[in-house]
Amino acid sequence: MNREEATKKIESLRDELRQYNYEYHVLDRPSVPDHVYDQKLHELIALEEQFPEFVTEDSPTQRVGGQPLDKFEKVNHEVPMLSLGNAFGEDDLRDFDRRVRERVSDYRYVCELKIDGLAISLRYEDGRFVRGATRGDGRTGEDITNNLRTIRSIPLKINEEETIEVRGEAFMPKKSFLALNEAREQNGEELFANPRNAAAGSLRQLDPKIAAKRNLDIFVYSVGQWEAGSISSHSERLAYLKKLGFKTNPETRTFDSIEDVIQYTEEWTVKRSELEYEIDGIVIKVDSVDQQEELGFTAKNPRWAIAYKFPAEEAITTLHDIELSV
Ligand SMILES: CC(C)(CNC(=O)c1ccc(Oc2ccccc2)cc1)c1ccc2c(N)nc(N)nc2n1
Repeated sequence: MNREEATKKIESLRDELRQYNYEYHVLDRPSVPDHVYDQKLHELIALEEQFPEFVTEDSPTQRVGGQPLDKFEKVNHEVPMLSLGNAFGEDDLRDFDRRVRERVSDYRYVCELKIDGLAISLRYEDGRFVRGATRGDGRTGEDITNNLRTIRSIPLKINEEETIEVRGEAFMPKKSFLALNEAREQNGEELFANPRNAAAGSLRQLDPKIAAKRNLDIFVYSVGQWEAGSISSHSERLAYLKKLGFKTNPETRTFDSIEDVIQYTEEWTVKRSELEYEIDGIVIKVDSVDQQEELGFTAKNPRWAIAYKFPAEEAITTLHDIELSV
């Protein structure tokens, strides 16, 4: 095969593998069996070995790249990654709604499951993943790009040649957490206390080959810096992120009243054990960006968003026992 043919073949294999990876890890709906993916990947690996000058960092072969680091570089978040105020019950949610209603009218809420993982930022330049970082203290995080590249649901190339910074939650699915602790117990290693610690521990590994084995996943939920950004609501922003090829959470809903929001939190308080990942609450946001700007921020948190936190698990078990004993 000459260089001309090799370039074409490499490009078409990359597009094919990106599509297969997207179907499997983002849509959870593979269109080809694993052995087809593996065969095409090995074909691409062989071609890139034959023509190393054609290797690009967004190639599907570059997922587990990079040598182990001796430390993490610092990253400054131009747009800070803010934290949320908490609500611990329906009265707190009604208070939140009253504060919103004092400043805006004719508003609606978006409710998202609050994934119990690690907040991260993903930077893309001209549509290519160039840097990933932890939230850190909200203004300064750690550069964990090589580890994040190993997460298959993070696209190395998005569907628009945009320069955009996306935020989300990296997490370890419950099954992967149990399997990992099983293996660590067999090897006499210290166990992780919960999936959140296991995800954090995996992403703070200096060797990406270890992170690559931890079967981490991600849901994206917001945008930081964005050159082309001009979207009027949070729900539209989430739809756009999905269109770009990111994994967004399918349980997100929009409601017109805080009563509907309260019902949604009650549903998930009991339903969360059915999920393949842990959640520690529900995030509620005023949907309109204009209304978010009218509401602004307190010293610490946006006034237009709040995190409803579930009561501690054992509390649910105790209540359950009480109900059963009645
Ligand atoms: C709402 C926000 C706090 C993100 N938003 C921001 O971080 C943010 C940051 C600067 C903003 O505007 C500024 C720009 C420049 C300077 C100061 C503020 C606006 C929002 C947040 C935090 C945690 C979340 C979580 N765990 N799960 C979900 N599903 N959503 C979440 N959403």
